[in-house]
Amino acid sequence: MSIKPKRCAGILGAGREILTTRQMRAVEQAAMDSGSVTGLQLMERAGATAAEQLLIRWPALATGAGAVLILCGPGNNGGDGYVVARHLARKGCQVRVAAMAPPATRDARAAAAEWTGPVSDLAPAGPGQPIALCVDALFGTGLSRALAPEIAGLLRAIGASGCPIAALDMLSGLCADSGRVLGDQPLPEAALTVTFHRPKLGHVLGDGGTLSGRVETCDIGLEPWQTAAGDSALLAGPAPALLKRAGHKYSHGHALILGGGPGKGGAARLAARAALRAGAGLVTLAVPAEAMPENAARLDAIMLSTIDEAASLAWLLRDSRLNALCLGPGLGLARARALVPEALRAGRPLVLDADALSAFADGPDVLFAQMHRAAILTPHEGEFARLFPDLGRMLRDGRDKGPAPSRLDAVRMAAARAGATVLLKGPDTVISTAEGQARIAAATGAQAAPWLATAGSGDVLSGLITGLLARGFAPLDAAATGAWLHAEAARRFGPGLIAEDLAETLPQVFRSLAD
Ligand SMILES: NC(=O)C1=CN([C@@H]2O[C@H](COP(=O)(O)OP(=O)(O)OC[C@H]3O[C@@H](n4cnc5c(N)ncnc54)[C@H](O)[C@@H]3O)[C@@H](O)[C@H]2O)[C@@H](O)CC1
Ligand SMILES: Nc1ncnc2c1ncn2[C@@H]1O[C@H](COP(=O)(O)OP(=O)(O)O)[C@@H](O)[C@H]1O
Ligand SMILES: [K+]
Repeated sequence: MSIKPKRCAGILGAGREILTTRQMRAVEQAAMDSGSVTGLQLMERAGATAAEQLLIRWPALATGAGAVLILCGPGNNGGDGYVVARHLARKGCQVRVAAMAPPATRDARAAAAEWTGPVSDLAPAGPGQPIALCVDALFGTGLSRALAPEIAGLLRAIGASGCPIAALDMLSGLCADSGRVLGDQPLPEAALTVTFHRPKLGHVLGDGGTLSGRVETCDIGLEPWQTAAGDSALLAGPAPALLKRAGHKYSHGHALILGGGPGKGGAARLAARAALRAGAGLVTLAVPAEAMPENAARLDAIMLSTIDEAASLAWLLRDSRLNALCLGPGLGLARARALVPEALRAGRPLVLDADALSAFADGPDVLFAQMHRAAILTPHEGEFARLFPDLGRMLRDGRDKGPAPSRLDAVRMAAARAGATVLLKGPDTVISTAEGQARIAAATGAQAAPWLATAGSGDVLSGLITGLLARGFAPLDAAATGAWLHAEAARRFGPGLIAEDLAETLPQVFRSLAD
């Protein structure tokens, strides 16, 4: 079968699906079972496209200026390494191959047999043998336990020498399903990870988000068999519905943000402004009477209303045009305990964040018993561990063997328990409905947005999601699109970002979507 030119496209590759190792194996197996392609042909495509990517990123290698050291493991990841070695050598690169063990699979043996150059034992490069690039082909999706200390030590020494590391499929030592480093040996950061067909969860979750470096997802001809993966988590991204179509302000919804007492209003104002910038037709901030003067002095387009107690919220909610609520930012714990049950009783789409979650940390089941499917909980890691202590522990412990439990596993279990959509914040924001439909908003690798780690940015996220709920987005779409918008605004604004800048950067993001 002829090998067609490969397409590689950043982390997104051909689609937004992000796969588990089991799904990836199912796709490969379906392809091989069809008789259209063999495992060895897939390995050839993977190695050839990876070699192309390496030369795109490090073109000087082809002049033979510096050596490429390829570390090969015993499995098919090592097999890919031998294919890369052959292709790079053919392009004029100085290639050295070091194997940690002989190839142990049929395909890896066949690929190794095609490499006619020498193969040395695994050992750090000695003095006088400068290495321009290290290709890590030790382990990929088959990693099942922690790296031996000497292997992790070798990778660290290579990283510390300043030599870039390019990982084939996964940086060795990372669990491809959770992105967690198995065991307790630190790993160096890869400059580039070349993966095949679709990104894996381990490229964006946990440590993998940082350690994978830039992720290039390359086509190896498996598209016809993608359906064998079944339902997948999707990477969050821009949604066509973000752009406003014709209509009056009420056709874009009316968001109600519940705020707290005097001197504590900043968080709710940030959320309210974000809801308005996200495109809600109207936004009302409802605060206790004593907080009215402070808020009136600081708001223009956002309307103000007084809500002192649950009864006044019930009264306000007689207006059915108030179609999305946000409770939590700056709300205060006592006010949250009083207002959250009333808000949930209304059955309308709503976001519960910050104080609305902490207020129920002692008895989360009481909260879950009142939940409905249009509710979204947006905890950060601390709030998550208070609401779901066992899942918090699961994420802290249990990374000795693969697949290690992931943030996605945890958020799926949390959403099922809560009976609502749950969004767990972080550079790798993970979102699941109660039924397990999942999205990941990755602000990692080439999509990193580290300036989001700033006070109040979580309040802005709550507001964005509420604004999208008001516009009629379904809870999962509102949460995923809101998280993407949040990170995209941060990426556009860049260094120096503070929470106030996020909503003000949204017009730029929307304009770029319209272009
Ligand atoms: N299956 C296929 O058709 C394709 C697979 N490809 C490559 O194959 C890789 C998966 O190959 P494999 O399933 O063979 O798995 P790996 O090559 O990732 O490694 C599996 C081997 O390593 C051993 N092992 C696991 N953890 C270890 C540890 N900590 N220390 C020592 N040994 C350990 C396992 O017992 C097994 O022998 C992918 O990541 C990808 O690079 C690509 O060639 C594309 C096609
Ligand atoms: N390093 C990071 N990279 C990307 N996003 C981040 C990072 N750190 C925090 N965030 C995002 O910033 C927001 C912080 O929210 P939160 O912890 O609730 O803060 P606050 O309570 O101060 O608003 C979340 O949306 C989180 O996903
Ligand atoms: K690897």
